[in-house]
Amino acid sequence: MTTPSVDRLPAGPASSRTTPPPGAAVPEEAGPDPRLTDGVLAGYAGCFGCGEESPHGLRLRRTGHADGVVRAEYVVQRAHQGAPGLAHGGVLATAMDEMLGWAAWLLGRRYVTGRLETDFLRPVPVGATLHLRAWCRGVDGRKAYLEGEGRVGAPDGPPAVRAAGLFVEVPREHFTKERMN
Ligand SMILES: CCCCCCCCCCCCCCCC(=O)SCCNC(=O)CCNC(=O)[C@H](O)C(C)(C)COP(=O)(O)OP(=O)(O)OC[C@H]1O[C@@H](n2cnc3c(N)ncnc32)[C@H](O)[C@@H]1OP(=O)(O)O
Repeated sequence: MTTPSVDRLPAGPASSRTTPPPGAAVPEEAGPDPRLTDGVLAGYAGCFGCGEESPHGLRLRRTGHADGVVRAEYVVQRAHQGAPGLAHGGVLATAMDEMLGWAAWLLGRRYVTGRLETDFLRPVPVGATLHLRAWCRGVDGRKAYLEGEGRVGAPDGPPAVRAAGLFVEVPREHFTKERMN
């Protein structure tokens, strides 16, 4: 069991559905296992969150992971606006979905988002860099409980977004079926 050595946020967005039950352990980080990603999902260029071939995608750039925490940067583009000059909330939620997903897959199993909860704490301007991080709070059977945050301008900048999510482990066929449809 690992305990990520990061400062935890005093209060997160987690509801009862995204809070691990008592006793849910955080497994050792084991992945991503290349046998699970098939070389297709890992670094998938068409991914809206991180792919380089997604024209208006977020293009999240991973900056590393250690002690169970995955980190990335995201520069808000004009195509991501909601109000003039400000990031759309759904785009910020997408960034958090991607981050929590990465943290889940680092556990060495295949996961999809079942539930995503987001707090929007301050507006994020176009051109700003959001410094993102995510970690696992516990695993209970097929269910993994993740949390994350995004800070404006610097890793210790003001928090702009927080998220909690429940991810569900799925078999390989989940993605094969999706690609063939
Ligand atoms: C450095 C790192 C490199 C990494 C390199 C790897 C590359 C890869 C990275 C990918 C990063 C992607 C980041 C984006 C991730 C997406 O955005 S994934 C796309 C969005 N999500 C989806 O499309 C999922 C759609 N939903 C489904 O397919 C199905 O509903 C699910 C989620 C698989 C669950 O269906 P199921 O398999 O039939 O399971 P089911 O029995 O319904 O539920 C299982 C358990 O979960 C619970 N559950 C299910 N849904 C919910 C819910 N919404 N709320 C609460 N509980 C729920 C159930 O209650 C049940 O609990 P128990 O009864 O076991 O206690």
